[in-house]
Amino acid sequence: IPNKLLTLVFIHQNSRILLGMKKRGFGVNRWNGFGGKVQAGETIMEAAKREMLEESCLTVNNLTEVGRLDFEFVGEEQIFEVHVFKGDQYEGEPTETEEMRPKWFSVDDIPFKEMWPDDILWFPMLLKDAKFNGYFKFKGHNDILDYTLTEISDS
Ligand SMILES: CN1CCN(c2cc(NC3CC3)nc(N)n2)CC1
Repeated sequence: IPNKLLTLVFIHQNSRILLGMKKRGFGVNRWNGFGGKVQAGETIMEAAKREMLEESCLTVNNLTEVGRLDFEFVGEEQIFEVHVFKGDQYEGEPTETEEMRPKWFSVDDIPFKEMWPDDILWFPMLLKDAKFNGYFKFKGHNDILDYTLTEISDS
């Protein structure tokens, strides 16, 4: 069966990164980037920009894809295929929505204890502009049974 296509968007400006506290649904009560599902008829990039606007009221201009993370959940057939994007130019003001409460964090003080457990593993690659591919096998929402994570250097 086809992978579930999802997006994850971060705004990273010098030493600060914008995260959102998820207020409902999948990943509730965890800080994360912004994102959601890819709808029929839209590209993954279009979906990333749409979700960013819906969840934070920001229009991000210069998103680039920096990574792809695949997640398997023990006992579930469908793989989550998460496309990770980063940008540093936006229009609007970060605004709380029904989905997310936005907040700027210092890159030296990321709240990993309140994030998905995989994040601490790939965040260093996200922050240093490396491209990365990862695969994580989860048992429930808190335990990583095994994973692979590869940094891709263009050169
Ligand atoms: C729409 N979203 C956006 C991001 N997302 C995830 C997942 C994730 N780990 C997976 C075990 C769940 N880790 C981060 N940081 N984000 C899933 C769905």
